[in-house]
Amino acid sequence: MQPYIPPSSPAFEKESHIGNEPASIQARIAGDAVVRDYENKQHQLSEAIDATKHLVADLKNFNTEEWKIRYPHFNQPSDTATPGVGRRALTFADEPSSSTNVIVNSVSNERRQMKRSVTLLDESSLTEEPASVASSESEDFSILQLDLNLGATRHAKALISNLERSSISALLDNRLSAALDHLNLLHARIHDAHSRVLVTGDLNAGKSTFVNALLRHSEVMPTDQQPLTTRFVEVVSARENNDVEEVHVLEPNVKYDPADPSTHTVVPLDQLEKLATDIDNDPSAPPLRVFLRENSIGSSNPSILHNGVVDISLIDAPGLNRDSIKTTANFARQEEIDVVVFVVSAANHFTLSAKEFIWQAGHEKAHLFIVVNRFDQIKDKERCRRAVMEQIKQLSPDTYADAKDLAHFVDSAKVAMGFEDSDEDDSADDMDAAFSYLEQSLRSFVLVNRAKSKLGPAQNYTTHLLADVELLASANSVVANQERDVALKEISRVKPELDRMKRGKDSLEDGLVTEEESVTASATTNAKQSLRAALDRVGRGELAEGVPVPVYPGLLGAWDYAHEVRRALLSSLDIAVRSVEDSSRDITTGAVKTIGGLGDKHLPADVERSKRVFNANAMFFNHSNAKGRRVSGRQYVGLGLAGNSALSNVSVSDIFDLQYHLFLTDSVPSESPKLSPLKDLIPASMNNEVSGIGAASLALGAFSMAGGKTVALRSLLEGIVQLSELASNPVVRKWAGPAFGVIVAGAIAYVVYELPRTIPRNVGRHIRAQLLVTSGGQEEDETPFCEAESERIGREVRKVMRLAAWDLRERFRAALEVRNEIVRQSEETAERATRALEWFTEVEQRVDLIRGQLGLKL
Ligand SMILES: Nc1nc2c(ncn2[C@@H]2O[C@H](COP(=O)(O)OP(=O)(O)OP(=O)(O)O)[C@@H](O)[C@H]2O)c(=O)[nH]1
Repeated sequence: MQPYIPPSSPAFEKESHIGNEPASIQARIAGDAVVRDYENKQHQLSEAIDATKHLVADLKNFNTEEWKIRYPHFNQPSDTATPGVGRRALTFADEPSSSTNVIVNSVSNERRQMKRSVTLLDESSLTEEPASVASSESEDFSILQLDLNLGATRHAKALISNLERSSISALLDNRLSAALDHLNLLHARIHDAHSRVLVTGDLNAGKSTFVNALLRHSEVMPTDQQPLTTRFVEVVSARENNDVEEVHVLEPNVKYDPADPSTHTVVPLDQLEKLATDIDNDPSAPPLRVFLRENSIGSSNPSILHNGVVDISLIDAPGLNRDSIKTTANFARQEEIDVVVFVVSAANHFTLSAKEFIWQAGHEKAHLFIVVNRFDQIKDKERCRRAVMEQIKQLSPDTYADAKDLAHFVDSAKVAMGFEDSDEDDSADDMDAAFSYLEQSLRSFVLVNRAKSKLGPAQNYTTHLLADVELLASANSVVANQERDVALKEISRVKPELDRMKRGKDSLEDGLVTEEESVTASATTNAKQSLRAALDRVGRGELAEGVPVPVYPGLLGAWDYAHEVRRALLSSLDIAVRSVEDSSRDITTGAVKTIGGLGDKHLPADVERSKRVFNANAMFFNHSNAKGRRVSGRQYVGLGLAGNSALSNVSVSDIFDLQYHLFLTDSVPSESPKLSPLKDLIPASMNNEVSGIGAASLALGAFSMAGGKTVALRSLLEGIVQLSELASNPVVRKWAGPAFGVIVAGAIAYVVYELPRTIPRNVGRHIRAQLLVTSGGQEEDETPFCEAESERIGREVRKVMRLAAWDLRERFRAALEVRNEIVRQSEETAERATRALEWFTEVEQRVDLIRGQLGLKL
């Protein structure tokens, strides 16, 4: 701080204003310290702003690329039984319905910087009050507050609630961009080397003279005994105008640019007096801008226009009167005005206008720099000083409190006049000590004020922004933590199940294939064996149980009888087929259950099982051929052999099988198909009507029967040959005729008598023989009946098995896929949440670090 020079100090009292080296040197040293201090703070703040910019930019990137940052609201917990200090219900704008109980911790340090954090509420420690303070301030965002600006801002929270997570994140992105822009602005502002000092005061108080004294010029600003200045005049260093001294007359409502002549009119410096004192001037017009060279100033004691850190411009204002108070107060309120210097005449003290101005301007600029001028004209200086100080105490307590630096009693005219004839080298030495002290104090005050006016807002904004970033990071850490926990829990729930399914996949596949193959093979084999046995029974003329035995109507009905027998035998085969189908159904039903068991073994418990109910009755059901064949509730397709015209047609050989007896010695049906290719043995013509050959066959057949049960025709013919040989014998020839007649008659009688028994055997044999080479279907098919049927049954069983297996496979595949996806997504979420958590923790650390840099006392 500047050294305090007590009012009684000789330096102050000294009438001579020329040089008091110790005081001016001390003031200068103090001023240098302020400059250094300012530079340090500026540097530190600049670094903190830079670091904050990086942090916000990183946060912005993180929000768009990695993690949609969520916007928290902190509400009073609904369960108010144990509210606890800082206990809040944390909800998020995009998901207002779900809330988490948290503790909002908020701790202010000695620099009144608030550190905020959000932690999950540990229900077990509810009895212990957390050592935190939760005010509404600690839960509210100041910079990153989302404002939808949809008119009714009071309801902004409700409106935000309806937005999607991505919309919130986009809104936040906008806020972060705006914050970055503002940080850039603040950064530029704290490095802005310009500072404006407004010199105002009563009419004729000596403002222009004081400005001249500061400028080390005797007559830059026009002075006179009477009120003179009618327009604001801003004096800046000519270095800002290529070292050219001139006046720029600014145009109202045009953005001034010194390099652009269209924005102002250039007037020579010697015209300044005329311009500044023109009584027609509009006091609200922009200030005249005067560029002044510092050629008359020694480098050892530069004017206030340039003091190494900031370039100060001095603004001489018109004297205050009723009309100009408002204009000047408005001018003083401008953000660019760092310091208001109020010049008061020592003789007049504070006039009403002065008091009114100070009241108005005092609100904006708490500290006023007060110059009591024309102090030389006061005889009783101490009395004057006391009176003025008393007034200052009333008008500006802040200034009074710091009066040693902010209230100065000087003689500006003498200082200003001192430059008139002096040469450069002596000017500094000739400075009045009090004025010199004033000057140093003013410099320091400008810097101190700049620290407040320029560094302060930057510090304040950055501090609040950091607190917001910290709150966001902390609330999002809670989310990330929860998301990670949920994801990890989900992984630990689903992963073992997934692994088990993966391990069991091959075994399930093997099981399904094996089951399908074995069941199909078993049904096929079973069918083949059963049908073969049934066919053999039919071959022997045996009917199946339950098939009524046709009644033999007598010789005349032999043909119909053969037909009935054929139908009965074919029905027996049909029954056999049905029985085989039934057993295949049973086998298949068992196998479908086995597949269900495989499902239970391999599918996770929560996977829905097949709702298909296996209906065994639907097997072997042919829609195109299903009309009206219903047996005991089942739709039988079977073969319908009895209705098959190719099989049910009776032939002569069904009654008298001449060929069979001609070529076979054994009436037992042979297994060998080559011996009984029926179609080779029976001429086509015999299939329909009884022809001549048919009649002959019938006779021969009858004859063959007469010779014994199983006498072959060949033996008979051989016998006939022997008989013809015997015929050469006259005795034989005599008896041959009657004997032959007897034999034939006997044979015929026998054959007729045996017909009810021989017809079933003949028919059965023929059916068997036919079905050993064809399938018995309507269309001619070379596949033997048993093979064709067992294959058909096998196919049907396989079809059912495939369907059941497909269903299970699909369920298994879908369940596996779902679990794979859950695990993949959960792993992704866990990884993302972990990264976010680390990132948010890092943000909190970075905020702490920057906060340290920001903790400046300005
Ligand atoms: N003795 C003495 N005279 C001074 C002092 N300061 C200013 N004067 C004289 O007072 C008169 C008015 O000074 P100005 O500087 O014109 O006053 P002002 O406040 O700028 O006047 P307006 O801008 O017209 O209101 C001039 O004649 C100055 O010489 C001072 O400290 N001591």
